[in-house]
Amino acid sequence: MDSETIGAISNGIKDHLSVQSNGSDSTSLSHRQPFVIGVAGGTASGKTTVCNMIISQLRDQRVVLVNQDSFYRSLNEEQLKKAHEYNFDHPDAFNTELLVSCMEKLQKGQPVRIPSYDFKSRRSIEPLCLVNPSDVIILEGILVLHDSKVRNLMNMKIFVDTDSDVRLSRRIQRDTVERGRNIQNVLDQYARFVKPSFEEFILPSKKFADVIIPRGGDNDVAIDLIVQHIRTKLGQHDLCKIYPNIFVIFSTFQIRGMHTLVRDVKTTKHDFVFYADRLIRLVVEHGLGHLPFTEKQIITPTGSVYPGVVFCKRLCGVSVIRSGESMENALRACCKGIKIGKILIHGDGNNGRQLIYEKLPADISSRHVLLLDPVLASGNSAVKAISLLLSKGVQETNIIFLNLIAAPEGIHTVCRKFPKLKIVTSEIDSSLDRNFGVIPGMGEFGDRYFGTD
Ligand SMILES: Nc1ncnc2c1ncn2[C@@H]1O[C@H](COP(=O)(O)OP(=O)(O)O)[C@@H](O)[C@H]1O
Ligand SMILES: Nc1ccn([C@@H]2O[C@H](COP(=O)(O)O)[C@@H](O)[C@H]2O)c(=O)n1
Ligand SMILES: [Mg+2]
Repeated sequence: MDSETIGAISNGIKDHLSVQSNGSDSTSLSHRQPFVIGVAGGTASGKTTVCNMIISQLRDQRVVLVNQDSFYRSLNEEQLKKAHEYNFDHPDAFNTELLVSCMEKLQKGQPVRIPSYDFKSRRSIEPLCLVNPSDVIILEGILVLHDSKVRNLMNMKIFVDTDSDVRLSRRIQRDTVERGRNIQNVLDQYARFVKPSFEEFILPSKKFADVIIPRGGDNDVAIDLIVQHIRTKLGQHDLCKIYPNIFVIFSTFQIRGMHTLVRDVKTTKHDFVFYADRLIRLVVEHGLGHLPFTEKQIITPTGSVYPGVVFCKRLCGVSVIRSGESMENALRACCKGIKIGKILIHGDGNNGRQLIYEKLPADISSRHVLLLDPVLASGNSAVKAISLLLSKGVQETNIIFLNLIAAPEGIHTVCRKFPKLKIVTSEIDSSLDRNFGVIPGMGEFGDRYFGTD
């Protein structure tokens, strides 16, 4: 965990949002699946309010909200008579198996019928609510971060952190107005069940959150950041659906923080190189994950069998001069003694591209090739470079093209022409400008990296 970087990301927004890494950072996201966000927090912390704000700011049909409340178990006649003795804040109050199975169906792209819960009668009521699959699914509820089976469904976990006194006063107000309770009922239930369960089950689940939102719906800055993050995911989602050969490394606030630094026009050369190198290393590692492997069992010092794998050996790098050379060190650091060829292509914008220079391993046709260029803009240089590799006998399926940012135009151009290669990138940008520069982009990468700007 790079505490300096976390500091850099949250610096200036620390009153609004707390971002933490709990290991889900490095998880690779399959973009054929919906992006699932879990929103937990104590009662009346503002979970529903935050989710509604996110959805209304997205103004996007492709987001659906699933409420954990819908999965409350109905009370039977006996339990109803003693409802004030029932703990609605205990994990057992929910039908978690049903929740998980509904979420799994949604993740597979199937519509589901979800129960409706009536807080007044304390029962599930008809009709079941039809929920259609969507690009983003928000799952909200007091205990959605408690159970590991539920947590494991999520790509992003949020905890809404609101002061307990504020929550109690809002709960009294809400439950007397909307849930048919009187003040005494609310206070008794709060002292007997709500507060102890918050301390035993809900508060400990905060450690699983990737993002903690202090002050709930009052925290516009945090909600804006989350909405931007989801928008990025939705934008990428479309291209990833069209082209199954594009892979975007899982976006986390850690990665967004590095992108913020390398994209910032005010960032010094020293910092640009430092954070670009970190991003490059992530992209290279992710790209290597797409290489074939062979299985190999080994014995550990404890005498146990470990069912392992062996790295692919027949590979090489090819950098597109000059920016691509910035990626060579990361590749060398990951693959000891790797051969790296070079290609120099001339031509700007949408003009034709000319091959000026090439020096490639003689046996390149029998190797997997990691093609290195940090920015995929119009895709014209990439097409020229890939065509050269193919003319040397490299199999299209054996090419993995690695970049830091990719414009949709470049992705369309490369993926249409070469549907069998893979592109691995860390972010997909919005567009190209009139001069074929990537927007928002990061400027002229080579000049910023090598200090010639
Ligand atoms: N920032 C806020 N300021 C004032 N009232 C709020 C705020 N956020 C939520 N509320 C109110 O507090 C109550 C609980 O909020 P809600 O979003 O339903 O919380 P949760 O879903 O976490 O239980 C609701 O009546 C809501 O209108
Ligand atoms: N029949 C029920 C069911 C639940 N509760 C309370 O609802 C709270 C969860 O909903 P929030 O919107 O506040 O997150 C939970 O604390 C339960 O105590 C209830 O009172 N009656
Ligand atoms: Mg709620």
